[in-house]
Amino acid sequence: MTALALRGLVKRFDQKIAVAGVDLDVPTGSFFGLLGPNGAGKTTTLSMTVGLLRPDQGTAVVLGHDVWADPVQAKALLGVMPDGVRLFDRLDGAELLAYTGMLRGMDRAVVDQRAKELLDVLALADAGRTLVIDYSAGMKKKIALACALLHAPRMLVLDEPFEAVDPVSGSLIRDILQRYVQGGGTVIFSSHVMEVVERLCSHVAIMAEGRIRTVGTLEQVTGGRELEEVFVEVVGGRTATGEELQWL
Ligand SMILES: Nc1ncnc2c1ncn2[C@@H]1O[C@H](COP(=O)(O)OP(=O)(O)OP(=O)(O)O)[C@@H](O)[C@H]1O
Repeated sequence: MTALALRGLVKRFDQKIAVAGVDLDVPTGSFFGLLGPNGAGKTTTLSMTVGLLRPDQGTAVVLGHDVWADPVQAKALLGVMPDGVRLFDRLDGAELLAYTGMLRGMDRAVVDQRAKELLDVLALADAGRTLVIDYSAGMKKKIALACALLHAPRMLVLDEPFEAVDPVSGSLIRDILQRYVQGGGTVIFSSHVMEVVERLCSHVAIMAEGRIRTVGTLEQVTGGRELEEVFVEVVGGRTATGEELQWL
């Protein structure tokens, strides 16, 4: 069964075509890595997938629910960590989780219990009453992940979850996500970190210039080669040698 089906997604910003017709099937229970160079259209695609950015054309269907035609049902199934982590950041961690739980219509006692566990597991309990706006970049990622997990969604959509997190937090997040997938959840995330994608993902897609260039299981895409090698080949590689900046 397909957890997420994207069909013909298109997004233009003035003259710029950011996403030029994306079709993608994310199987239920897969750990799916979305790769691509800067500006490839990953964030734009994921934003349309979760109902944050309206597509010019195309559809996104989460576990049978169209994100734009049936947003309440679809969003109840989704946990989202958006790009740039837009949070209500004048709250401390526990308050933000309590607020997120209220927005999700959750029982207060359940929220309190889960919030405590999430803050402990993600090593945010020590931050105490510190407002989220005063968190470090990595701490913001972690509290955003906690918010995405709070209602135990069936599918997680994460934009660069490993960016700015330290190695200890990174391995913690990997473990949490791996356990989530083992328990039947589905994850799609964008990343620039090839080692993480190689280690975690069952499936990968490589985007460039608004299109999916290659997609499949990790084995299908790499054919036993290094993912980085395949990535450079698929997206066209580098043209500058680094020797151009003679004045430097
Ligand atoms: N709000 C916007 N207004 C205008 N152009 C935009 C907007 N958002 C994205 N773009 C453009 O769309 C293209 C795709 O951007 P997007 O952020 O989706 O790429 P990305 O693959 O997530 O890149 P990165 O890896 O750098 O995060 C880029 O050319 C970008 O400049």
